[in-house]
Amino acid sequence: MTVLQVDLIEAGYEAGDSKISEIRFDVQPGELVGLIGPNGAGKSTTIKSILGIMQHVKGSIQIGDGGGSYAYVPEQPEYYDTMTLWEHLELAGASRDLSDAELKERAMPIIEEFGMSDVIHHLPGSFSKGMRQKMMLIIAFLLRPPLYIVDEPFVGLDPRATRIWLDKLKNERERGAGVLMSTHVLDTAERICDRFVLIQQGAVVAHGTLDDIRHRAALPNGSLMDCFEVLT
Ligand SMILES: Nc1ncnc2c1ncn2[C@@H]1O[C@H](COP(=O)(O)OP(=O)(O)OP(=O)(O)O)[C@@H](O)[C@H]1O
Repeated sequence: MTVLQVDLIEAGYEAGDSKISEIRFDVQPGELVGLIGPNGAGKSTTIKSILGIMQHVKGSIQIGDGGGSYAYVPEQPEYYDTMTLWEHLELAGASRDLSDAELKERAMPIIEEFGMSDVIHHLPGSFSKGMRQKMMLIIAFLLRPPLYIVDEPFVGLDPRATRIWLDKLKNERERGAGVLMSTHVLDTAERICDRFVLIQQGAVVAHGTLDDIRHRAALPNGSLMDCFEVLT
């Protein structure tokens, strides 16, 4: 079963002014697909279209078998000012009908791993940017969804948090979850993604494995960065 099927004909912020066109790709169970492109290429617009929050979208998005759920990790953490970290997790757990026991059993090890045990009853307003980002990741992992959509994950996280994040993501992929990740950090993307969707000016310029992209760029041994430069 495909976890995400994207068939966007066009999408934009105003009627008649499309910012992306003909963006088509899929994510299979266990796969990590990188959505790559320069500033303004249309990565966020593509993600917003997938999330169903763009106003003007032509095309179709299929998540899982139709009723599929996902966890979205935004680039800018989104949270409630008056709720503690633990209250956020309670809310997320309630949205998936987790019992208190299940919530504790799932959440505690993740909180521990991300080094957030000491601030579990603190408000996110008192957190650093990276800590807020960790809170978003903890919520996502708590849900164990079939699909993760992660927007630019590498900017705020320190090396240790990045490693924990990648390890946990690997476990989730082994469980069968698919991941769509947008990023500018090409050397990390090159190491971890199974496939890439390279976009520029709202359109796909190359799509496939690193070898496919190298072939397209005519750089048989090129890095993703080299290929990216040639293709964009
Ligand atoms: N809220 C908005 N209203 C109108 N146009 C927008 C809006 N957000 C983005 N755009 C335009 O849509 C196009 C694609 O932008 P998008 O934010 O999808 O790029 P991106 O690839 O995510 O870039 P970045 O790497 O800088 O985050 C750009 O031309 C941008 O100016």
